[in-house]
Amino acid sequence: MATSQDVLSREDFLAALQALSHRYWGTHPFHQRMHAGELTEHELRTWAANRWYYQCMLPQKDAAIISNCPLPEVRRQWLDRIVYHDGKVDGEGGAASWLRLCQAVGLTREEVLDQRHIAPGTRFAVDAYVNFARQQPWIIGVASGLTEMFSGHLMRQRVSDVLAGYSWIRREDLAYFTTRIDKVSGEGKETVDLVLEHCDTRALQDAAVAALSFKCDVLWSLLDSIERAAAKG
Ligand SMILES: O=C(O)c1cc(C(=O)O)c2c(n1)C(=O)C(=O)c1cc(C(=O)O)[nH]c1-2
Repeated sequence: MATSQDVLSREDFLAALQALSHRYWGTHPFHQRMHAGELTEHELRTWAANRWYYQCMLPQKDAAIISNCPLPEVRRQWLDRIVYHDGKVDGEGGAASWLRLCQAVGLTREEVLDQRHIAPGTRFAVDAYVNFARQQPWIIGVASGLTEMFSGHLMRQRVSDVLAGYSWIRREDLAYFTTRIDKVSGEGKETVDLVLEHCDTRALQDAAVAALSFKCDVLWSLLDSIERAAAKG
């Protein structure tokens, strides 16, 4: 007789992870308004400036996973994510592309870099994600990044909807997303494979599902914070 402690098959474990897709930030009202072309320039600027904090902290989150991981082959693989965001040299990489997007929506480099627009809730949500990766077993930190399974579709939709809805934003301004879409299709599969392989007890499988649920909360809270900060004007 199957009990709640039985290890799930790969298929059932993957299905339990994918079942969280309805909690992903694609359905957040702020994203829905962005996609409908309804955001004001101020709202777009608040979004870009606040999300900068997420972009900044991702390499520290990934470094925390590496520091907790005893497996050289995984550390080697994961290191690529840090280089992806930070670039090999200053002015390259995901962070630099995000800065270009910030400038395209009308922010100066200075006001993004000095973080003056970052709302308390943004810091709180993003810091919670980094602390989670610091404190959890490495594979559970990896599992929290599985929201990326859901992100390719959303980013593709975002590029076409933003180009359709905001005539002053050009395709090259969205290079962060067009580059990321290609990257995420490969990385996303790698991450799923790691989690399916290394979460080999029911306790780890349950912890991975809980980690993905936690990450959906982080992203949702981030948009709640952005929406509120933008409404204050
Ligand atoms: O624009 C998006 O909707 C979106 C979502 C996510 C995500 O689902 O966490 C990431 C990204 N973008 C992204 O660009 C990115 O580099 C990234 C890294 C991670 C992560 O958890 O390690 N998520 C995401």
